[in-house]
Amino acid sequence: MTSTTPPPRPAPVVELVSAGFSYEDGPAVLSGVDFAVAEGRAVALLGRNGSGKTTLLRLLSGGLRCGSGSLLLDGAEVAYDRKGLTRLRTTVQLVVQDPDDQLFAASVGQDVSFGPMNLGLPEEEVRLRVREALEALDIVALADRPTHLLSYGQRKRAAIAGAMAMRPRVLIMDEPTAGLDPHGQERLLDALQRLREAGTTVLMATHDVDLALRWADEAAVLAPSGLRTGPVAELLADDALLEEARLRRPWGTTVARLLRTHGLLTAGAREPRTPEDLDAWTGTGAASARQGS
Ligand SMILES: Nc1ncnc2c1ncn2[C@@H]1O[C@H](COP(=O)(O)OP(=O)(O)OP(=O)(O)O)[C@@H](O)[C@H]1O
Repeated sequence: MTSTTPPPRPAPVVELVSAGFSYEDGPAVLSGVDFAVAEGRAVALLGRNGSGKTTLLRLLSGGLRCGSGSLLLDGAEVAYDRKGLTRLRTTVQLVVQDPDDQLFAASVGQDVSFGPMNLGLPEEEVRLRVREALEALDIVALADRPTHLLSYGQRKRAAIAGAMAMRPRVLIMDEPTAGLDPHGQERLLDALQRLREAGTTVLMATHDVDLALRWADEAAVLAPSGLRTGPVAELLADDALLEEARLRRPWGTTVARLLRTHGLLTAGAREPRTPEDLDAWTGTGAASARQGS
C-alpha cells in the first residue's frame, strides 16, 4: 500500500518569531508575527497599502531590527552585530521597491557586478554572473548605459539583476513587477522559475493576486487580524480573508469555482490558474485569446 502522507515541509531558512516593530514615535506596524520562509519555496506576501509588507521584508533581510521577538537564520537567532548581519546579507538579498534606492554605479554592468566583486569572487566568475543576470532580465543591451538615463522599468530590471548576480539562497523582492511591461514581467517570471529550479527561495510582496496564484506555492497575507499563511490557492479562495485584507479574488480562483459549480472540475484535479492553463484544459485557444484581446 502506498502512503499518502505529504512530504515534510522543508526547514525554514529565515524566520521571524513573535516579532514586533514600530517606527520611531509611531504605532506598532507589526506585533507578535510568526513567519517562517521554508527553503526552496516561492512565497507571495500580500496585503493592503500600509499593512506592513515592506516593513516585514526589511525585518527578514536585516535592514530593520525587530523591536520585540527575534529573527532566525537556519534556526539560530541573528545577532545584529557585524558578523551576524554579514552572514544574513550573504544569504538573503532584498530588492527594494524603488530601484533608485538600490542603483548607484555609473552603468548597469558596473552596478550588477558590484555585489559579486565585493564578495571577492574571481573576475571570470563575476563576468559570468553579470552576463547571466543581464540575460535573465533581457537587459544585455543596457550593460554600458548610465543607470540614471534608463526608464523606470529598465532601472527596476537592473536592480533585480544586481540581486540575482549575488546568487542568494533567499531572494526577497518588494513589488518587483510594478512598472514592468508584460514582456518584462514574463522575463522576470522565467528568471524566477530558473532560480527556483536551482533551489533558491523567493519571497515577493505584490498587489497582483493573479500573479501570486500563478507563481507562488504559498501565500502570506497581512490582514488587520494578523498574518495568515498557507498554500496560495487555499488562502486566495478564502473570501472572508480577501475582504478583510481588501484583496480581489484571483481570476483562476473564480474560474475554478465556476468549473466546480458545473461539475467540470473533480475533487483533487489541478485547477487552472491562468488563461493558458484553461486553454490546455479545454484544448482551445479561447481563454488566452480573450485575455489578450
Ligand atoms: N520610515 C518610516 N517612518 C515612519 N513610519 C513608516 C515608515 N515607513 C513606513 N511607515 C509606516 O508603517 C506602516 C507600514 O508601511 P509599509 O511600507 O511597511 O506598508 P506596505 O504594506 O509595504 O505598504 P504599500 O502596499 O503601500 O507599499 C505604514 O503605516 C507607514 O506609514
